[in-house]
Amino acid sequence: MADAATFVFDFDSTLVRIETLEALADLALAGCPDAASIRTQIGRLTDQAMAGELDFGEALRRRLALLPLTREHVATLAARILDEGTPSVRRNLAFFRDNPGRIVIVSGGFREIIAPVAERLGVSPDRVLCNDLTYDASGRVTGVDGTNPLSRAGGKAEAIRGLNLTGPIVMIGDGWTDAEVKLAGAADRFYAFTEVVRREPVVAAADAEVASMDELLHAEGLTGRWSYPRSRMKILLLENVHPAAVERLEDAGYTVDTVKGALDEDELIARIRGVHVLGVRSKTQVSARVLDAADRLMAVAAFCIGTNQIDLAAAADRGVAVFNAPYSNTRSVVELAVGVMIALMRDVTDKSAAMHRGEWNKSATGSRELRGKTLGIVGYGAIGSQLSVLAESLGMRVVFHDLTERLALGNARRLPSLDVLLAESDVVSLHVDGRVENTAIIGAAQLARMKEGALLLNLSRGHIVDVGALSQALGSGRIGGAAVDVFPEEPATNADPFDSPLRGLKNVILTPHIGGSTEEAQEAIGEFAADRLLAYLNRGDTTFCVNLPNVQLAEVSGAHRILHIHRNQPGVLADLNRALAAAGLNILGQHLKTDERTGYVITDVDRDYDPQALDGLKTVAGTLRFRLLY
Ligand SMILES: NC(=O)C1=CN([C@@H]2O[C@H](COP(=O)(O)OP(=O)(O)OC[C@H]3O[C@@H](n4cnc5c(N)ncnc54)[C@H](O)[C@@H]3O)[C@@H](O)[C@H]2O)C=CC1
Ligand SMILES: O=C(O)C(=O)COP(=O)(O)O
Repeated sequence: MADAATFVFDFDSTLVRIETLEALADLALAGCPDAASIRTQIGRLTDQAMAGELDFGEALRRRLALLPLTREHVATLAARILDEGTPSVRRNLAFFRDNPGRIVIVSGGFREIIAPVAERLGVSPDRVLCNDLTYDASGRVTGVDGTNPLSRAGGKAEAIRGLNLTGPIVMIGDGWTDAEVKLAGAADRFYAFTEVVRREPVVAAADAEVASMDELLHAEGLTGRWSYPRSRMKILLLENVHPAAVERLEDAGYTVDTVKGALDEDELIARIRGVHVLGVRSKTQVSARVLDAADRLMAVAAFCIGTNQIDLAAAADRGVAVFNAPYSNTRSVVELAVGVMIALMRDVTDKSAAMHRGEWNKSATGSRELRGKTLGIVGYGAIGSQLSVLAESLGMRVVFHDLTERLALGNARRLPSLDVLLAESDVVSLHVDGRVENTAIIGAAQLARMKEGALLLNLSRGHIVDVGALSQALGSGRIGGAAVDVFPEEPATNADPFDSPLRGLKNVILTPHIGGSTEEAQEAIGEFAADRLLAYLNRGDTTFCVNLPNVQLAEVSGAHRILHIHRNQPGVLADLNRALAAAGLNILGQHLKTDERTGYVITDVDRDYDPQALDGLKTVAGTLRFRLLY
């Protein structure tokens, strides 16, 4: 049988996320007046050596000569080096411990610092190739042992050859001296390791770039901490999603791309290939055509409340899970509704605009208090019901109409129909969702049923109201004023123009879809939606998923998890379990949840199985998507 490969790891910026010499410089230069300039010189020498522009031995000597470094400084760094492990190395300790005979560490760094890490990784001392510091009698560092090949240029290749390894040699590192190992013929493959630092010349000289240990293990066909390297999973976030989301997803190891504005269908189709997760807000239409162009898509997150911009059924039919953030901007919308209601009652915006033109028009005519007026809320969901509470606390009478049974809060009264509500209300506020059936539910006929001079608020979706009819009703004075935050056609970015028949009308407040646009709401949405995505990607949890059955799941531990999304048709679970049995898999736990369209089966199995046996599961009739997680 062919010998297994030996993995030769560089140390600085590979196994640990620091450059040892720079950390030692920080210790040695603490309190030194020239510290900044010495540090700059050392940093420059390190970069030059790593980029292959300066002889390694020469750079090392020059850097050590610049530092008042002592045995104590070295001991201090050695004592805390275990805290500096590179994140993906730390989560893949099992790989090192399971392969003690296949790991070598080679470094221009120093034995005292590397030894504790080697011990933690289970690498024996004779497989740690590095420099030995020399000290004078007072304990000050004088240099390194010059007989060691690692103190010289090209030393890594020479030191590795000295081990007389058999079988393929795989070199992994971030620096030019690591690339040189392969160039000198001492390694069969070289991976540029870029989790900590990415150097272009090194990447260019490599057989492949790996941004984490997970990617390395995946590339070498080995089992790592995760079933798939997260850094290879691409998340595309559109429409200026809050940085809190980007941070959370990147911290979890995923690769995130962002786009400031919305994309139209063709632009999105051009961008969607290779994307595993898409994040949008209210503007980007995720149509069946977009979903067809997506070759890797597992999930879509609406970083907002509404999901009418996403073809939920088409996504479910492709096994793509869709999430939203159902409550994070509720309060922001409600506060804006209260604000515009008061502003309309007092004609604040027109009066303010007149003042800016230099006109003083103090008058009470047509100005009214909210107190005692009737607010009619259409759609008594999260937003409508919260508005109900605030409006009552302001002294309004609240009536509402909803298609489904909703608990009336406070003294709010449920009305049997939209028409009854329209006839009773001084202010009508729309808070229905954007389903297609709600198109133009407020048109000329409904506006005609409203009280003379009543106010209309639309902070839900633009297509709910026939804006042509509204502009006529406002123009004739039949409707006393309106506040509109959402429009049938909205510009994709702030740079695009806006037009509407409602422009220029008296006592009409137009806002650019900012109901949910507060700093608090955007941050909360970013965190919430990112957490939902992570729960789905990392453990298969579909809590709050809007188009697949919701299953709440704990972290996978001590098992492998098989996630199977299928069309809801008879016999799928039986077929799946037959296939699991045929594959010799031992089931540790299983959940099944279905809705009328789709089924979701989660099966935790013993880790001890032949991975090829899983192929049979993908052929179970009705399978939409199959994923393995650990
Ligand atoms: N302007 C903005 O920036 C924002 C707008 N929104 C919009 O507000 C909508 C409502 O949000 P939530 O209250 O959180 O949603 P929700 O789903 O909790 O409530 C919607 C309610 O409307 C009811 N409904 C639907 N169609 C109806 C109809 N024709 N007649 C009567 N009731 C009907 C539903 O039964 C439900 O109770 C979102 O779907 C979204 O489109 C949400 C956040 C921000
Ligand atoms: O949450 C919603 O549904 C909204 O309408 C807010 O949309 P936005 O995130 O501002 O595009």
